[in-house]
Amino acid sequence: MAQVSRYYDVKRGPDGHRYLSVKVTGFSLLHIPLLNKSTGFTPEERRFLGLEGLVPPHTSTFEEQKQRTYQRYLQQVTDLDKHEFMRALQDRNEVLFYGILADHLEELLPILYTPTVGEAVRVFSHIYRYPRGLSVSTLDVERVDEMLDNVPLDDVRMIVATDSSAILGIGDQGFGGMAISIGKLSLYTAAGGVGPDKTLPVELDVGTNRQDLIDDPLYLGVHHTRLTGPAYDEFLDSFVEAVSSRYPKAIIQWEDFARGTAFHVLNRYRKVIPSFNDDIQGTGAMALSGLISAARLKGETLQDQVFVVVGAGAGGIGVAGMIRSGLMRAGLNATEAAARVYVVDRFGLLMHGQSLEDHQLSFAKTPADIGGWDVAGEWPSLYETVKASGATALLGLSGVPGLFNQPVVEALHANTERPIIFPLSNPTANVEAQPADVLRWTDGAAIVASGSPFADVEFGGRTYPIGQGNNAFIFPGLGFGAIISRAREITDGMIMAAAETLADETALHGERVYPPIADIRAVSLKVAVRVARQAIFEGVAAERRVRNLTDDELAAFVERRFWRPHYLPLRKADDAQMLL
Ligand SMILES: O=C([O-])CC(=O)C(=O)O
Ligand SMILES: [Mg+2]
Repeated sequence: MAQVSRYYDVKRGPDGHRYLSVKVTGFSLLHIPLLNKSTGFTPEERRFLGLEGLVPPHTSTFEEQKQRTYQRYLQQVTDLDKHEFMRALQDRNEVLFYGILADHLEELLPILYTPTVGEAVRVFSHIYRYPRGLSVSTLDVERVDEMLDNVPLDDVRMIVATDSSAILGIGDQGFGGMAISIGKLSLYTAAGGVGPDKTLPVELDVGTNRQDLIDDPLYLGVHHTRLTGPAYDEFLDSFVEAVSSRYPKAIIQWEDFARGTAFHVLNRYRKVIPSFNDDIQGTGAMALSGLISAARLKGETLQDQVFVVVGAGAGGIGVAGMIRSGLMRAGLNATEAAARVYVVDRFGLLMHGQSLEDHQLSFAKTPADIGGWDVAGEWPSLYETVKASGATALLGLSGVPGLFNQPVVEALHANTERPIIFPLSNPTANVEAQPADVLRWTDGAAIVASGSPFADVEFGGRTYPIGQGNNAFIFPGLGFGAIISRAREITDGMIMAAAETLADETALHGERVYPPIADIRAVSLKVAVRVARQAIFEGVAAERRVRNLTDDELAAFVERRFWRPHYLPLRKADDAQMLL
C-alpha cells in the first residue's frame, strides 16, 4: 500500500486488516504524534517496539484514555487554556485527539476553531510549544523544496496555506496565522474525513506590517514588513512549484488573504494547482446556501430578495459574487442579477468613481442605478443603501462590530416582513450585531445567522436557534470531494454543488438556515459526494475508480475513505528499513 510517511507504511495483513509497519521504535516512536498510543500500546507492541519500561504498566483502553484526557480538559479554566490543552494533545497523540474531538465535536469546535482560534492566532508566538506544519519565510523561500523534503509526510493531499494578511476579521497577524491553518485542517479530519497524515498546515511568512509584532522580541516570524509586488509573487510561485513536485496530488486551500492579494493569488494559481480560496469561495457558498434556506423559510425564492453585502474584502466580494451566480442559476440574466446585489464598504456603497480593485469593479453602481435615492454625503451610506434599495437581506463581512445598529436593522425590516440578517464576521467580538438585539429590534421577525457560534435566543416566549453561517460547512466536504475524485481543478460548478448540497441538507432540519453544528460530519459527507460527482461530470476527475460509479456507489466509496480515529496495530518493519 501507499507510503504515507517516512516513519511508517500502511499495510494490510493476510487477514485483510490494516496495520502500520513502523520504521522507528523506542523513545523516538513515542514522540511521533501520528504513531504514539502512549498508555494504549498493547503488551505485544511494547515488547516488539522497545517500549517496555517507557510507558506505565497498565494498558489503557481507548475509552479509558479518552476519559482520562477529557476529564483533565474539563478542568482547564479559560477557552484559550482549553485550546492549548487540546493542541498539546494533538502534538502528542493525534488519534486520541481526534477520538475526543469526535465524541465532543460541538463542544470542541469553538475551542479549536472559531472563535478561540482567533485568540490563539493573536498570542501564537507566546504559546508556541511544538512544531506542526511547514513555515516558509523570506529567510529561506529559495530552499522551499528542501524544506518540503524535511516534512516526514509523503502523501499530503490537503494543504491550508495563509499569508496571515487578513485573519478572520482581525487583520494582519504575521506568523500567528499558522494557528488558523492548523485549526482548519483539524476540521478537515474531524468533519471532512481527511486522514491527519494527509494534511499539512502552512504559514507563508512574507513579513508583517504590524509594528507591535516586529518590535516584540518573542515574535516568531520574520521581523520585517510584508513583501509586495513581484517579490511576493516570486515567493508564492516558489511555494506552489515546490508543492506540485513533492505532492502532485495535493490541493491548496488559500486562507485569510487580504483584499489586495486574495483574488490575485486565487486567479494566478487555480489552473496551476487544484486550489480554492476559503474566504471567497467557501464563505460565498456557505452564504448562498443560507440565503436559499432563508428565502424558503419566508415562503419566497432567492430571486425575490434584494441583497446588501457589507465589506468588500475577500469574504464580501466572494459572497456578493456567489449570490449573483445563484440568482443566475435560478434564471435571472446577468443584468437582473447584478441589480439585486449592493456592496457597501467603508466609504459607503461601491460606486464607479471610487478607487476600486478589479474584483470590486463589477459590483460598482452608477449614478443612474441610484437615481432618486436620498443621499446626504458623497456616497450612499449603509443606512441609505438599505433604505433606498428596498433590501430584504443584509450580510456582514466587514469585521466591524456593531455596524448593524438599530436604525439599519429597522430600515431593513421596513422593506420586508421577515428580514434576513447574517452578521457573519468572525470571531465573536467582531460580529456586526448581536443576534439577540436583531431579534428584539425586529420583534422576532428576522431570520438570523452568524459566522461565529451563538447560543439560542429566547425572545417573546420562543426559542430561536442561531444558525452558524461558517465556511466550516463547506470546506471540509469540498476538499474531501476534490481529493476523492482527484480533481485537477476546483471549478465554480463544484463550489455551487457544495452550496446547493448544504441548502438541501438544511431543508431536512425544518426552521433553520444552517444545520446544527453537531451534524457537520454528516453534512460534509454529503457535500463531498456531490462535489466529487460534479468533478466527474465536468471531466476534471483524474481518479478513474470513481468515474463510472452510481450515486450510491460513489457515496459508499466516499464513506469508506472517511478517516476515523482508532488505533491501528503497529508492527516493526524489516530491519533494513529501520530509521531509528
Ligand atoms: O475561520 C472562520 O471561522 C471562517 C473564515 O474563514 C473567516 O472568518 O475568515
Ligand atoms: Mg478565513
